[in-house]
Amino acid sequence: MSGAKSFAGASAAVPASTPLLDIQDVSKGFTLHAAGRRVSGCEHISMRVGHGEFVGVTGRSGSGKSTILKCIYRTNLPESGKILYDSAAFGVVDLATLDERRMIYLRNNEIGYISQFLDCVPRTTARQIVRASASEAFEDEEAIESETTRMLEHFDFPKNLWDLYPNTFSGGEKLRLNIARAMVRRPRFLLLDEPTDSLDNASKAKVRELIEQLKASGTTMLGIFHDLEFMEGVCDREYNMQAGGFVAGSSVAE
Ligand SMILES: Nc1ncnc2c1ncn2[C@@H]1O[C@H](COP(=O)(O)OP(=O)(O)OP(=O)(O)O)[C@@H](O)[C@H]1O
Repeated sequence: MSGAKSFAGASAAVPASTPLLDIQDVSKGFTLHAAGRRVSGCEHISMRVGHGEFVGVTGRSGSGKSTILKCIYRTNLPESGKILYDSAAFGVVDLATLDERRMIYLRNNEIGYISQFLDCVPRTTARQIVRASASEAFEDEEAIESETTRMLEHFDFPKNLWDLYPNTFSGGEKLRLNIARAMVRRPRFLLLDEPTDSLDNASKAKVRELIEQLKASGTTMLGIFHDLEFMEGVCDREYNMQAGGFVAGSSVAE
């Protein structure tokens, strides 16, 4: 990508058969100090996701769907197991133990995370939010500016909202801004944490369209959707947390 930042010391390519993500027996629990007890987040999760695949994660509420996604993005630190990720910059790395500097590089350049919530600095306009994200991935000002504009236009973000603060935006507008912010870095691997939950059917259809576009462009995705029927035809396989394995779809990476 033009003007994109690169990481010194990028390492060798790996065979095409290597899955993009290979989660091996990952567990994560939480200690609730005030209550003096432990809560299980997710237990013994193993799954592989092939390059370009879209895997849907299902399971009852509290079964650990968000916990495993956060372990991959490393906002949760796994307690045991490995999360092998076939990165473009460093080859295969274990996200469970990767040093912070390279983890931040991967978040800025390779792995995106989209939820239904828009976390941002107060009094920052929609344009500034996307621009700040672009500046993590691109070096020259021209590329930052043009990619910001391109993404806001691409995701149909209404022009009259570009220079407003997002606190008054609708759920669909916030989500589109969230997606534009994540996508401006052109991640090769996207984690989707229930992004469509608060949306009406028209906005959901728009998200599905975006996901279809991303899939066609080769982006690998792992997503939690409560309404998996809605994702039918886009989702290649379904991993169910209670079953502890894939329950639908053909195996690409196994
Ligand atoms: N930061 C945390 N501190 C303490 N407990 C947590 C934390 N994050 C998750 N948990 C607990 O871990 C378990 C799994 O939570 P998680 O959010 O992963 O479930 P989920 O399958 O995504 O649920 P839902 O579909 O309702 O969003 C729950 O019992 C939850 O209370």
